[in-house]
Amino acid sequence: MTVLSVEGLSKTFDVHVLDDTQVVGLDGVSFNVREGEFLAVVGESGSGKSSLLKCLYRTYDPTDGRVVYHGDDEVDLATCDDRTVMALRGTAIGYTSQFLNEIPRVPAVDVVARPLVEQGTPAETARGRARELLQALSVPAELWDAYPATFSGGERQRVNLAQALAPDPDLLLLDEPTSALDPETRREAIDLLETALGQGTTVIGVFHDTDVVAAVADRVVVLDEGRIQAVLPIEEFDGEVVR
Ligand SMILES: Nc1ncnc2c1ncn2[C@@H]1O[C@H](COP(=O)(O)OP(=O)(O)OP(=O)(O)O)[C@@H](O)[C@H]1O
Repeated sequence: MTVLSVEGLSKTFDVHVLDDTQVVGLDGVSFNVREGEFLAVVGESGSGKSSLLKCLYRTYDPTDGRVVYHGDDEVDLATCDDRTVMALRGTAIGYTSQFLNEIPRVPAVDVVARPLVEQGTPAETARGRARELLQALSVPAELWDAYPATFSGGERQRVNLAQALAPDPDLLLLDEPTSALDPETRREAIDLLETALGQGTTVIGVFHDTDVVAAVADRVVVLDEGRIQAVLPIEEFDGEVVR
């Protein structure tokens, strides 16, 4: 079953500081994603990987094209109203970048539990799930009740990934979520992603590391200057365009 159909997606930026010069982020990008599939997005720096994920999550308003999400109802994420976008975020569609969104004076366990609590899960149940994820990503237990503001880059990234996984979204958009992790914790992150995939989560992810792409991806979308250069099964991907 197709979860997401991306059709002719384009994003042009008006850069005011450059006398309103137009910068092309994406140009006519089309692909489909199947339920339970892991699609990796690769390409050189500036090829449009982050812009693509931000358009799919509607952090950016696409300039043109359709992003049809086949959930309970069919929704065009490129044009639907903000209320529909907000309703889909969390339970249906999750997003995480490589940087943790700081929430001042909120302990790590509550940062991870927050999306669940916002959906109505009782706080203690949500914290239980948060602790499981923090444990699985080897965040030291003594940090669970501390504030992430003082954490290392890798610790923060693990809190970030745990937060994205906590609500078990149907579609997970990941923008370099493992860039600061050492090989061991990266392996743990891959294990958690594989568990999520096994439970039917669909993932679209940008990864810096070829080993992560090779370990988890089913197919690879190769972007070049905002356009799709190729969509390949993982067996045919040689890893060369991962920056
Ligand atoms: N908010 C923005 N305003 C103006 N231009 C932007 C904006 N976001 C992205 N761009 C431009 O769009 C193009 C694609 O950028 P994008 O960040 O999507 O690339 P990327 O493949 O994710 O790069 P990297 O691997 O370096 O993170 C670049 O030319 C970039 O300068």
